[in-house]
Amino acid sequence: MASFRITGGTKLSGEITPQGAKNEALQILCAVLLTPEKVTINKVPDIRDVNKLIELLGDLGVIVKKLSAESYEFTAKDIKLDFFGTEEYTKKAASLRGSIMLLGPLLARFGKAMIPKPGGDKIGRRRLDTHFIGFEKLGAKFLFEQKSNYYHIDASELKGAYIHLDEASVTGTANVIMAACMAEGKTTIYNAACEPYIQQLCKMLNSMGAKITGVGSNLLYIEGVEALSGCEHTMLPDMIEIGSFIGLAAMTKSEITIKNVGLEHLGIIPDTFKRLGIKMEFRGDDIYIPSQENYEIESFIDGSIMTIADAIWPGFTPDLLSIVLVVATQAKGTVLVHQKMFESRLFFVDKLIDMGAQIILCDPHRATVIGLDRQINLRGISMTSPDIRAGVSLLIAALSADGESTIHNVEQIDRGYQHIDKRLNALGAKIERID
Ligand SMILES: CC(=O)N[C@H]1[C@@H](OP(=O)(O)OP(=O)(O)OC[C@H]2O[C@@H](n3ccc(=O)[nH]c3=O)[C@H](O)[C@@H]2O)O[C@H](CO)[C@@H](O)[C@@H]1O
Ligand SMILES: C=C(OP(=O)(O)O)C(=O)O
Repeated sequence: MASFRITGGTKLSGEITPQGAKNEALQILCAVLLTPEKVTINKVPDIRDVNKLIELLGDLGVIVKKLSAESYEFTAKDIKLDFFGTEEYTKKAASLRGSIMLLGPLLARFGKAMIPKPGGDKIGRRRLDTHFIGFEKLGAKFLFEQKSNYYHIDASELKGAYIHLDEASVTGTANVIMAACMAEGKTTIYNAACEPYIQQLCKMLNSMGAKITGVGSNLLYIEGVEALSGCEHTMLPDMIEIGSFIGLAAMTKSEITIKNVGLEHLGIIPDTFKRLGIKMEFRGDDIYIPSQENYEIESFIDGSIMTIADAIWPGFTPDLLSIVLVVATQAKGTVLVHQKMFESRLFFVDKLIDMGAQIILCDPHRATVIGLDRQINLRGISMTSPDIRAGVSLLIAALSADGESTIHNVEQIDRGYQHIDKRLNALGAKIERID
C-alpha cells in the first residue's frame, strides 16, 4: 500500500489541465468491442482503473496500440472468448467497477458474456439489477452463480424492446445502450441516465453507425443496425477532477487556473461551488479561481440553512459531494450535505473531525458542516483513504492543514486521478509518495 506524506499550509498557484474523464473512459473503452474495425481514442487518462481495463481488453484479444501519451488505437477483431472464467479474468475483472460494461458489447457481438461481481468503491450497496433486467428485456437469459460470484448472460439473438429502467443507473444505461445498438428492431430506453459520459458514448456509437436519438435526455430511441464500424473519439475533460480542483483552490487559498474545462458540459457543478462562496471567473474555456482568504456559504432565499444534495444528471453528481463537504469545513456558515445515493460514502468525516473540523454526522446519508471560517486551521494526522473521492477530499484537507499528514492506501486515489502528486507538486504542493 502506497502512502502520501503531505506538508500542509502552502498556497498553490499556476495552471492545471484536467485529465480525460474516468467514468467516460470506462464506457468508451468497453465500446471498442462492438466493432472488428480500428477505433482511435484520444485523451485517455493514465489512471489505475483505465489502465486495468485496457489490460483486460488486451487479454481478451483486442490489439492495443499506444499512439501517444493520451491516444490509443484498439482493434477488437479476434476476441478470445475462452479467456472468460479464467483465474486471471476473474481477478482483473473483479477489481474495477467499469468491467461490468464489457457485458453489453460482448452480448451484442458474440451473444454471450460473463463477469465476476465487479469492484469499485465500497460506498454502500451497488446493485446491478438495472443492467440485467435491461438485458433480459432485449431477450437475453441471465444467471447468477452464487458459488463463483459470476454473472452469466446469453442470447442467441437480441430483439429491440421498450425498456423502462427501474433506476437511472449510469453504467446500467451504458450497458443497455451498447447491447441494443445491434439488436433487431427498435429499442426505447426510458428513465435513462444522461450524464455527459452517456452523451459521449452515444456520440461515439453514432459515429460508428449506430442510430441513437434523444441523446442528452432520459428517453432514448435506438434503431438496431447490422454492424458498427471504426471511429475516432476524444474524451471530455474529467468534470469530477475539475470540481476537485475548484475545491482544492478554495480550501488552500490558492490562485489556480483550470485549463480547457469543457464548460458547457459541467452542468450545475460551478454554480454549486459558487453557493459555498467560492469565487471563479470563466475565461474562455478556462476557470480562474482567485486566492480567497474567506468564503461564505449562501443560505436559501428564505434564510434557511443551505442543503447540497446529489441527484441524477442534470443534478449534482454524488462524486463531488465529499469535495463539497471538505471545502465547507473552512467556509463561513453552515451546510447540510445530503448524499442520497450511497449509504456509506460519508463515513470518512470521522477523519476530518480528528483534524479539527466541526461536523455532525446526522445519519449515514447526511452530515451538517459548521464552517470554521479559518478561525482554526485543520491539523495534520495519519489516515487511510477509504474510497476515491474521500481520498482526494482528505488530500485537500491535508494540503490546507497545519503540519504533516499521512494518507495510506492512495491506490484508491490513483484509481481516478492521474499522477496527482506530481501535478499538484508542480503548483507548489508538498506531497511525497512513499511506496
Ligand atoms: C464507473 C462509473 O461510471 N461510476 C459512476 C456510476 O456508478 P454506477 O453506474 O455503478 O452507479 P448507478 O448510477 O448505478 O447508481 C449509483 C447508486 O445510486 C442509486 N441510485 C441510482 C439512480 C437513481 O435514480 N436512484 C438511486 O438511488 C443506485 O441504487 C446505486 O446505489 O454512477 C455513480 C452515480 O452517479 C457514480 O457515483 C460513479 O462514479
Ligand atoms: C464511485 C466512483 O467510482 P467507481 O464507480 O469506479 O467505484 C467514482 O468515480 O467516484
